[in-house]
Amino acid sequence: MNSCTRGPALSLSFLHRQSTDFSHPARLSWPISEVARLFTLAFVVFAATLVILSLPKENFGREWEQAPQSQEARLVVPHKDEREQRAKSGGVGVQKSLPHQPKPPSLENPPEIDPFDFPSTSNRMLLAKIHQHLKEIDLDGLMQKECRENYTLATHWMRTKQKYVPEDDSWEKFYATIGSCAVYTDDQIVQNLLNDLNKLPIASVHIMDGGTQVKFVLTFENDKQAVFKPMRFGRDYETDPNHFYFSDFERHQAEIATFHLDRVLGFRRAVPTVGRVMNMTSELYEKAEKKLKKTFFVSPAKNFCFVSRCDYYCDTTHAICGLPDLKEGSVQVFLPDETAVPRKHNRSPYRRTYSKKNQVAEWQSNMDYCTEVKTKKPYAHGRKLLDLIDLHILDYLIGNQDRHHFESFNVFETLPSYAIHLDNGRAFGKSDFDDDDILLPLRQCCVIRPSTLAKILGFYSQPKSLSRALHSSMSKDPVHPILAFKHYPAIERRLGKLVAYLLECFEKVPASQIVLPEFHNTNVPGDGVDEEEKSEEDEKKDDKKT
Ligand SMILES: Nc1ncnc2c1ncn2[C@@H]1O[C@H](COP(=O)(O)OP(=O)(O)OP(=O)(O)O)[C@@H](O)[C@H]1O
Ligand SMILES: [Mn+2]
Repeated sequence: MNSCTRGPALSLSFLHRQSTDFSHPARLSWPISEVARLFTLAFVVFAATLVILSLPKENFGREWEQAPQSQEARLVVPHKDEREQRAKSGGVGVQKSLPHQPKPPSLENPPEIDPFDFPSTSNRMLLAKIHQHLKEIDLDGLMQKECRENYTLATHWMRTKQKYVPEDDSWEKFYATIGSCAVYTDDQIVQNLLNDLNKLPIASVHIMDGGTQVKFVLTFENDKQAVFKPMRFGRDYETDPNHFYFSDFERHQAEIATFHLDRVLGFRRAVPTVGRVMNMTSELYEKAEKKLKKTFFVSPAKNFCFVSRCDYYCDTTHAICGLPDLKEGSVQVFLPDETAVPRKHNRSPYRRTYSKKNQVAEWQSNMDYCTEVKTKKPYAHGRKLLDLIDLHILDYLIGNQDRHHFESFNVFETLPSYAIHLDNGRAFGKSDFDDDDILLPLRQCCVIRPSTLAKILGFYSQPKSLSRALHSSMSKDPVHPILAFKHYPAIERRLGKLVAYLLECFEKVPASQIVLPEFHNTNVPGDGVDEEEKSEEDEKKDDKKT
């Protein structure tokens, strides 16, 4: 009632004041009419700003529709049962919320189902055709030539610098045995390290700088460190189809599972990672640095939660909560300090656009793209092109679309450095989607390392399938089951497609030019082990996610 009467009264008095002002001499009335004009102008500017602000959204919609799209766009079409559900609810449909954060699955009773209850995808004909192409190829002989010089960091430093590397705990033993061709070779050393990462008391917890999503640096009582990525969702969680690969939530279980799959495939270039159930109070809150501690709170459901600080999803609506006081996560050993063991950060030539508006990078539309890559200095000679193919084979199997960079140790001077399979947190997000673009490096370059080919064909021909080998490796992790079982048929299905793509190469190119222990482009002089150097500025520009 009051507001109704006050509203018109105010506007009337405004008009009245204006008209009264006009009757005054110009000298007196001018400033007030100017105020009115300014007010009108401000109103027009404000209205225009509102209109302009609303424009980009519409443009974005239009651009998205008109822009060339990746095959993934098709994924957003709703499933049949979803369409039926929508029809039932008057066409509106259910707005799905983020799923609740579950208890650590390892604390529940294991499911009584057979994880391998799905049909085999192995195709004998396909396999026979590939073996036919490989008749003249001495796979074992070629494998011997893959790693020219194979030694550990400790041996290398002793030999070249008379420098002694301590081996007093499992971290130091792991660092000392970092190899010139693989991150690790000794399974016992890795197992001891994983046990320690899972059990050793934690001395302090810090927010980790770098990267986009929440992660902590754990410092143990022996002063050694690890990267902790907390669990957000249950094992079943599937990536929101409206999220881009660069805005997808990270999954701690993807880090653990990829470490195992990398090892099962014989790469041994992923960083040892284990699951651990942490006590929110005694292991995280009480050990947290001040700026992290400040972000802890008790939720209305009486669970202890934290927000932390990072670029993506570090806010109250995306808080990470215990149930009530336990939080599972992945614990990954910290690579040795870069001042002692420097690393190179290489930008991938097969990097996606990281743009909301353009989803198709050059390599996704130009099938001759690899011809260009093969002439680039770092890829023209040596192991780097084969490393890139290995990495994409791994990424295809795990469904990781987020491989923008790869790092390599820059410590074995004259020896070529290999790509470390680091940062796999966005894998295993879509169990019913195979992004065949991830395999474009293999399909375009048609080269593969003999040991990788042997592993792939071995698993494809069974008797022990890839998913069974992965399952038994992951069963040793304290927080197993690591993956929802729906990912097992997905891995087998992708393996089948991978073998089919390999056959396409064998039907185009002689096997002797495909299966290579090292790649050498005879049209490019030299066999330098130079790495692609990028200025800091280029890196920053490239990394900008729009
Ligand atoms: N185990 C580790 N040891 C040492 N450094 C690490 C380790 N894991 C990650 N880093 C460093 O931190 C950086 C960010 O980590 P990571 O890539 O996992 O985070 P992210 O949030 O996924 O980042 P982005 O969104 O940029 O991919 C890495 O590029 C790497 O340099
Ligand atoms: Mn990442």
